[in-house]
Amino acid sequence: MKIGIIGAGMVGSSAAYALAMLGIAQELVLVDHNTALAVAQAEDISHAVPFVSATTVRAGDYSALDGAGIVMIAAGVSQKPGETRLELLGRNARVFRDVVGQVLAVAPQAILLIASNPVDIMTDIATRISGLPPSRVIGSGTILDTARFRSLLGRHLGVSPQSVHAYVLAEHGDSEVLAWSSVRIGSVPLLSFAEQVKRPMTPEVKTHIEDDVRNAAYKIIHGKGATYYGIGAGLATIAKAIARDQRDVLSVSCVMPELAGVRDVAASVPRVIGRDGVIADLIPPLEPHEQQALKESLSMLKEIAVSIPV
Ligand SMILES: NC(=O)C1=CN([C@@H]2O[C@H](COP(=O)(O)OP(=O)(O)OC[C@H]3O[C@@H](n4cnc5c(N)ncnc54)[C@H](O)[C@@H]3O)[C@@H](O)[C@H]2O)C=CC1
Ligand SMILES: CC(=O)C(=O)O
Repeated sequence: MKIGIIGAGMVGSSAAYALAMLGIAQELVLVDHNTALAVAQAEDISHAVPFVSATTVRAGDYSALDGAGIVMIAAGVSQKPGETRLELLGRNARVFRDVVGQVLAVAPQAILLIASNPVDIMTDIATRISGLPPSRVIGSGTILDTARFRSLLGRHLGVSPQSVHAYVLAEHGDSEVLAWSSVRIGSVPLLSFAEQVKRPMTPEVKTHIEDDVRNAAYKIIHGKGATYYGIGAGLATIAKAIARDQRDVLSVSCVMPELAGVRDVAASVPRVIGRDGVIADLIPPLEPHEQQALKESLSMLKEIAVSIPV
């Protein structure tokens, strides 16, 4: 499969590198309005390829996306230290008005994979601009927050994060909802597992994990200016599920007709992902306070999304 990436900055190039390492695409095309950057990133990544795969990596203009099965959009501005994702909205909406039409003109069959922030609202905007069915416009959503949640739980419990079944729901941002009540380790509910391995989930431990998940991006941006390896691997994971029709369950964002009483809102829940994009939405059982937090996050996203014309 040919995979295009619009925006060859830190996120786009990290996704390209992860894709090249996994050998998922036959061809990767990097597009950026900074052509010199796209050319340099493609060349650098292509020098890693001989060690692991046979992917062709090149820079190109929009016409080079012809026939692409997936196009990722990681173009636009990113957060400065202390800035929220939502503060990027006006600038990145302008970028999407420039980019989405040009992508579809050459690759109308592509599934769009959105990374630019605020990713849920950018997914809503891309869905509206493109006119594609929502199942074919997928935002990375909380795939990264879910990875952070699993990593911290795994570390506390002394177990591989891949054996932690836990999801972050709703906004990829400050109002996100950690679905504690549905966490399983293997097949065992969280509190029972924690008791069995004698690593109790005290209120302090839960607060610490919750804070670290919600504020991870702020801390990393403060330390090194941007986050990119985590989301690069997340985007490659979504692309793999599509390219190989794996039907993986991933927490990603997509416009859904209704959730928690909020209509036509883009936000994350676990979803089955395969060749046609989103195949099914899976709503985990939630406790009343989690359901309320979900509703508040979705209502906020909806209110902002409807205020942005396309
Ligand atoms: N969804 C997620 O979990 C995450 C999302 N992000 C978001 O990803 C986006 C990209 O972040 P970085 O790669 O760190 O930024 P960056 O500044 O390194 O790269 C952005 C690239 O977009 C290009 N660009 C801007 N406007 C364009 C246009 N109209 N057409 C083509 N290319 C254009 C720029 O030339 C630049 O190379 C940001 O919005 C950031 O907030 C970042 C980390 C995680
Ligand atoms: C920047 C961002 O969205 C993240 O690392 O979560």
